[in-house]
Amino acid sequence: MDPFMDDSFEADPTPFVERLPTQSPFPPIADYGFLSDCHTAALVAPDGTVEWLCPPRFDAPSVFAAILDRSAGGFRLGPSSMGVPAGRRYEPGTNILETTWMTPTGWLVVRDALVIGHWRERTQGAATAHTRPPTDFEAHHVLVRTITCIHGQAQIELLCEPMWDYGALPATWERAEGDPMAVDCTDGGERRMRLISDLRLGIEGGCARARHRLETGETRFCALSWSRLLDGPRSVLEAEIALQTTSEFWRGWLADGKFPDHRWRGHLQRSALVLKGLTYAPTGAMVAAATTSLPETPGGERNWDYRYTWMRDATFTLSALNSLGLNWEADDFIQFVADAERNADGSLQIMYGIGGERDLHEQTLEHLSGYEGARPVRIGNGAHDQRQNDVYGAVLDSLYLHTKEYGHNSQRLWPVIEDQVRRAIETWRLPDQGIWEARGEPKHYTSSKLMCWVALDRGARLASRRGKDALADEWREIANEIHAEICEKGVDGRGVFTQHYDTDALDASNLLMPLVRFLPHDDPRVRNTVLAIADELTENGLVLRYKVEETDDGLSGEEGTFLICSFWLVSALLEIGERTRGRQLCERLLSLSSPLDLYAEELEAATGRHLGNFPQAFTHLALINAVMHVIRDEEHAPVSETAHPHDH
Ligand SMILES: OC[C@H]1O[C@H](O[C@H]2O[C@H](CO)[C@@H](O)[C@H](O)[C@H]2O)[C@H](O)[C@@H](O)[C@@H]1O
Repeated sequence: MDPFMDDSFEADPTPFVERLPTQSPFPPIADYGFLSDCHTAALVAPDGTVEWLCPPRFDAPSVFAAILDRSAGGFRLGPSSMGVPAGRRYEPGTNILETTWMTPTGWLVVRDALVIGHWRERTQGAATAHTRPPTDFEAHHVLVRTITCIHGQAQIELLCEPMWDYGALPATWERAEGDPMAVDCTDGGERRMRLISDLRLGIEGGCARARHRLETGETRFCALSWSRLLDGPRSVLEAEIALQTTSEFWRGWLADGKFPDHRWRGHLQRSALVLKGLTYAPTGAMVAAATTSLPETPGGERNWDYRYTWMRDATFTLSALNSLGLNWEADDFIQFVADAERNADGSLQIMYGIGGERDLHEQTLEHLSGYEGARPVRIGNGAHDQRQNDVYGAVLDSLYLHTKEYGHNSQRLWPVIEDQVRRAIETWRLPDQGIWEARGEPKHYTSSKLMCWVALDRGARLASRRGKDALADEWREIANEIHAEICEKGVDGRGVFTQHYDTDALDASNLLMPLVRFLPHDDPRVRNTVLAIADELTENGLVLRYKVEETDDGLSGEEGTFLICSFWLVSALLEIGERTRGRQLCERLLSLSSPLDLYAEELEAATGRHLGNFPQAFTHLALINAVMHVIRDEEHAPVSETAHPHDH
């Protein structure tokens, strides 16, 4: 029987709207909306359920994790007995989500945000201690939701069912003392959140619940607070002011950027808002994605925790934001790098916790089913103590870019620079796990050597800027040596750069060759490599990192096409003069975005289905670079002048 035609259905409260038996109970990854307060993030399913939230910071244990297991907690606000909204969008220029509902009796609009308000000294607890100077705005550690009936009338429901510690521990609710508008949720110990609402809240076991018939023009609100004072708005007016201030924060931030007047500006702005939303304001760190263990293969084992700061991901992010004129994040992250505790040999770890933590040991959460059964669900990340020699180049490139653009030549950073260059010198000849963090035997990955060349090249430029000419010459000489070895050992018989020195297999990380200016864009080896990847390392025109059957990555199963690689291909095609092909690929990739213009890490090439953690910084930063490549190319020679498919 169709549950929506069944009169008895309304009387049977369920925490989440049921889907038909043939459908997955999980929404498609691409259907989630992303909220952020630059401390933590939330994912909201189309039916209005918050299915992912880790307060107070990105890497904390979740209280809502229905995205990883249908019984691991969620928080729904929406019409009763209806699961599919009429439309969803972000309020332009913000990370505030607006969902519109057309029920049989009336129209509703729900607004959701993690509130960013004016700085308030009294609510900042130790858990959010700032090492970066606070700005005028700060997370208020509260999720605010409003619901308005704009036409007719409709029955609405609120169902808040947290589960502490990634779904392991049911919540206990109790009335907040002396406060008829609030109920408190505890873990039976110290942890506590408060739900405040002008709806009449009832407690049903682990679930706080409310129902109400909303009339035309009427708005109600609810707020879930985990701030130190457990405070939040107390009225619709206060809730709307909180949303207004949040909107001012996002719009003010975006207004500092320089966005071309172009039909793809919306994609650039959404990507910038995602990247900003993945930054952790107190320290300047950035997470690679908001989630853990959304699968890279349906039902597979390639499930990782991305709620940490990879040097590589973060430094690539900075250059993407920089190309849009957004620079504060680079300043903050560079100070995070300077603060980061280095290994005994002076090297930076390849990744850190967002508070600078070094030990990110990996565990599996056996009690969770995983998204559509994809197990294990992991927290922590075993790659944290791997040797990945590209990291020196990634860091040096972004320090060089920052110094070049802003003339900063910070005394504080010079020891970091020297140490990273020295480590690149000491390790560039050694095999490593590579940019893709392969879990097989270490190899002489070509792209790792390439990034060591970047470390020495940028190091030499930085030394020169400091007047250290002898050191610059010494580093330049080693850069030349690395360059020569790559050109000798990293190229196959047909003049294509290979994955590592002992194979002819292709690897998409070699698309970085033209992007980091290793060789001129018209060098035949660069051209051959870009075209070989475009023709041979693609599925339906979208790029794989590598072929799993040719690569010892220590894992089983397939993986989808990697979106960062597909966007890199756009940039690389434009670099080698394949203008039409690059532009068409970019257009196609943009058409594959989620309904809210977000991207996961991978796409299943046959279906366009998004896979992997979500939203993913790698994809959004590469989108910015690719789109900017296309726009600059169009400015340089208008599209109408491009007569042939291959314009080189
Ligand atoms: O392929 C196996 C590895 O997959 C993850 O790494 C990927 O994500 C990182 C964060 O975005 C990125 O820096 C890296 O280049 C990607 O390959 C996972 O984090 C690893 O633990 C895993 O070995």
